[in-house]
Amino acid sequence: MKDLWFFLKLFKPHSAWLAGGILLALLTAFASIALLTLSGWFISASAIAGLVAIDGNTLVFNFMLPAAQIRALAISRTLGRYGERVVTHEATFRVLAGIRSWFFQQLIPLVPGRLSAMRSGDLLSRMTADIDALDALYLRLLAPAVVAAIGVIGVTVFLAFYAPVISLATGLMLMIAAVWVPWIFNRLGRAGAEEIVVLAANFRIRQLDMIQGLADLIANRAYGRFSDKLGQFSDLMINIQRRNNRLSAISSAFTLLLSQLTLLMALTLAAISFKDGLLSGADSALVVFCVIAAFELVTPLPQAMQMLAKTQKAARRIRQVTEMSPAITPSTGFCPPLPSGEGWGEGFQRPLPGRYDLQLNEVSFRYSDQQGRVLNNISLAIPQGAKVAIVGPSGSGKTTLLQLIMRYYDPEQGSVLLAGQNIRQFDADELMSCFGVLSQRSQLFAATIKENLLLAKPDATATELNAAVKAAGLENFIGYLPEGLETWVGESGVKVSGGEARRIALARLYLKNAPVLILDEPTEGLDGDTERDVFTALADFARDKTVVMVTHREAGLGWVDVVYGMEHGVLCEL
Ligand SMILES: Nc1ncnc2c1ncn2[C@@H]1O[C@H](COP(=O)(O)OP(=O)(O)OP(=O)(O)O)[C@@H](O)[C@H]1O
Repeated sequence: MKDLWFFLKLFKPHSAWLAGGILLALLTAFASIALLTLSGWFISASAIAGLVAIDGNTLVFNFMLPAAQIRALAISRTLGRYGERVVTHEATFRVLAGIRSWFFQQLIPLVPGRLSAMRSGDLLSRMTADIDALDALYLRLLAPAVVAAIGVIGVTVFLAFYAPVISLATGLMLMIAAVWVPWIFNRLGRAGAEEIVVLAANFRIRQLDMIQGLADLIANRAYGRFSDKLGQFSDLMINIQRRNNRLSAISSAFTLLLSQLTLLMALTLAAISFKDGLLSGADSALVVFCVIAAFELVTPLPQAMQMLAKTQKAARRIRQVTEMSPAITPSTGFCPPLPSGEGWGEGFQRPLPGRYDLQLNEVSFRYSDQQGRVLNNISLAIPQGAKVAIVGPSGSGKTTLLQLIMRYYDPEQGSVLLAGQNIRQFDADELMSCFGVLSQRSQLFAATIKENLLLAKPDATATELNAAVKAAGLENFIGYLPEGLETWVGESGVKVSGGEARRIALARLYLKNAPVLILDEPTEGLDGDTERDVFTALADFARDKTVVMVTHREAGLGWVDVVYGMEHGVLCEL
């Protein structure tokens, strides 16, 4: 419940819409019950008046007023139902939109250190299906529960004016249907409802894996085996869903049984009251019809409570992500006062120094307590403008070192300095403005070439764009494309070759024009000619910049000042 309370607090900014929806649902429920009750009374009273007239007696019976009231209630019910749907859905969309932007805000400090450890399908599932599942919290749980609670009290009080015994018995049965039955079915359905959330998320992860790796699956003739497994998974989900649906059907049947028993009881008690002269004939019908209509209030509750477990599980899964602690501790900004007397103190961050000498002091790092050290006591000085290459076997910790320089993670021991100041003192986002990154997997987005370039500098002019394109050696390629820079690169850049994608990333690096270049195997996967071109372009571009490059390629070592070797997280100059 703690998780649901948490999300209910996020509903607060939309409370006017939410309250409006509940009010309309209440009015509709009231109109619906009143319509059936009044109609029952009206038909019976008219019949009785007719019988009295047949007997030759005179009776004054006003048909006009109840007929008009019935019309008014019927119109109110229809309009109320329409309004309720519009307002409750608007409220839900607003709440979900609010939760989505809150969720994105929570993700920002987790990128990239923490989120890189999560599977993208899992994260996607939490962002979409789990947040969507929260719509039930208001639509299927909160609103019907409030309407049922107020409605049951209202009906019981109303009935008490006509027949206190029937009112008491009906109130009791309604309470059983509104509280006890949903509670029982919540207990019975909890495991299945939770299971289906987890299975559906895993199913999505596997589907995404399959789509992304389709070419490899076909090449390894593993597609059939993979899709069979997915089929088995789907069968498992269908079985659990079938069990859940069966439980839903039983809960509906149970509520129906209760309503019929209550009706039988109300009929019997009304007949006795009529015989004893405590109720008129028409009022007996009124009471019985009111009892029939009242069960509409509680019918959705057992299924809603069965859904509660699903909603709770989804809420927990969302919070598991947002409760992750960031990989880096937020900058405290603590800084002793400067000799001039000026100081920042707690809560402030130092402005970037304007110089770009990098230094690592006895840096050690591990990804988690369960893992061994990936970097061991590394000390390295890279003066502004120096070009450094790091070589070493796979898994020796080269990429990790680059990530520590950019503060994706904080070292376990030691410190990383920029112009002599610990990088923890700078705002992490501002710090990133110092770095231009080119890696073996620079991401291209499903957008045009131009949009991919503008990512680095949204306000770049056409001249700047053309200069970057030219410097990255993309001029000919773009010249041949009918749509030029407006060409769509497809999802993850599938419509361009590896070399072209790397050049687009290179042009992005030019546009950002950061003072420190972090290059992580920038030519991996490229042919010899392209590799030479990329290195030549990089050497030219990086002339006055600080460069830290990881590479396996001999060709990349010609333009750097120092080459270091890395083995088992230990660095030595070669
Ligand atoms: N996010 C992570 N969580 C846990 N362990 C990780 C993570 N990233 C890397 N590692 C581990 O840290 C070690 C160093 O990885 P790193 O990527 O730094 O090596 P590398 O030298 O760059 O390798 P390569 O040349 O293959 O890219 C490896 O054993 C790797 O499995």
